[in-house]
Amino acid sequence: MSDELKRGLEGVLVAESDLSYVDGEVGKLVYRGYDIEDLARGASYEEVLYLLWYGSLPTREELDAFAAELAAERTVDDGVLDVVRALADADERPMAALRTATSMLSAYDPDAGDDPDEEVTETSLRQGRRITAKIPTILAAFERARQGAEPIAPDPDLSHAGNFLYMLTGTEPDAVSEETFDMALTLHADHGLNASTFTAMVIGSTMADVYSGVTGGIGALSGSLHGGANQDVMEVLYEVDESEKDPVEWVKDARAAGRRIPGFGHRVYKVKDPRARILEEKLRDLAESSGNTKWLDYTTAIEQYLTDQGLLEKGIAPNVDFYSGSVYDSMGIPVDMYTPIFAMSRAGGWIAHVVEYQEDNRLIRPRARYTGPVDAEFVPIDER
Ligand SMILES: CC(=O)SCCNC(=O)CCNC(=O)[C@H](O)C(C)(C)COP(=O)(O)OP(=O)(O)OC[C@H]1O[C@@H](n2cnc3c(N)ncnc32)[C@H](O)[C@@H]1OP(=O)(O)O
Ligand SMILES: O=C([O-])CC(=O)C(=O)O
Repeated sequence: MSDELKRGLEGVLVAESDLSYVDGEVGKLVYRGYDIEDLARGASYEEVLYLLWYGSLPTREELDAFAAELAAERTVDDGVLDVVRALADADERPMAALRTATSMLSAYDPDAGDDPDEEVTETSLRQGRRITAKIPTILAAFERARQGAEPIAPDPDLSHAGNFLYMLTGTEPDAVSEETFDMALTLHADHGLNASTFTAMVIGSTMADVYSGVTGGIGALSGSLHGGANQDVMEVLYEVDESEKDPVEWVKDARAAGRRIPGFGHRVYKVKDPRARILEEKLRDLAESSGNTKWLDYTTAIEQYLTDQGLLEKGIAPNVDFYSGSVYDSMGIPVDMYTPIFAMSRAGGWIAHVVEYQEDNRLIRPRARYTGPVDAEFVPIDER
């Protein structure tokens, strides 16, 4: 047994996976062999889900059947919606509200893992389909409850992306918004053993159900070092704007004050994240067509300054979170919904990893090097 300590589990291999591969040296990401560029531009989120869950890209018939199955699961029970309203009234943060509501979904699952003859993979995929279909409904209902509005019922004829935007706003999205949002979902669907996926896997490795794994994944994703960074980036952009400073002056001052710049740096990528490249291009298109280039100008100025300061040479480059917020902002989505949107997509990856791991399961249980005393003398409470 090795006693070498790997802080943050850096570089430690804990499993084999066919799901996604991240080459951090060249900035390449593939899902089951397919380059993220091709999937982002050519495949819908539903196709990507199918690929991750079932192992191959679907035929048209397979996709239609799968999309219909997902769409049929979108409705969320009133018991959960009541809690969603209560959470909105209590001013809960959206990621915490999503965590609570997702956990609660299992109470309304008509057959949550109680068939002893069903293979674990079947149970996990069935539950996974339900969770993935219902997360957008929960999030849209939460956002509307915050605005004092009633939830909008899902429309089974719309895509996963289009239906979410419809439930959020009450209007069917135009083709550009739907495609942009669908692309964002595809880009965020999976990414090796990132912290939230690993969290879901650890939970799955105890043979706990997928509701538990996804709930844990949401908790892990919410932090500012992980998915929470997309909101932080947008808040930085607002801060720059309010400061009325030039973005370069702002970032100089922030670095001088010892601040980390959210949306930069990654455990695996030592070059620009390929997803950031795609989102930057998308932001450029949106900015050019709307004529509002403010966020594009700020982000590119900050990126250029940090690059000139040698951050890139140290392997600290823009990650996916650096550009996603500006894209969502240009679609009018509130800033604290950005990380929940990440969760909406990543649920697919969490479920795929739990299912894959449970097929050849071994309990995940590492060790810590103990550094405390071993011979402390116990003193009863009244004598301390
Ligand atoms: C979807 C995602 O989860 S992508 C990541 C989203 N998170 C963020 O964008 C938050 C900002 N980034 C970070 O905090 C980090 O880069 C992380 C957490 C993503 C990766 O962290 P780690 O792999 O543990 O790297 P670590 O924190 O050890 O940093 C290594 C060095 O890079 C520096 N560094 C890392 N990120 C940044 C940053 N955003 N700005 C400035 N310096 C940075 C650190 O200060 C450290 O420098 P040092 O060695 O001189 O002390
Ligand atoms: O891989 C990681 O550590 C973080 C990340 O980019 C993701 O989860 O998408």
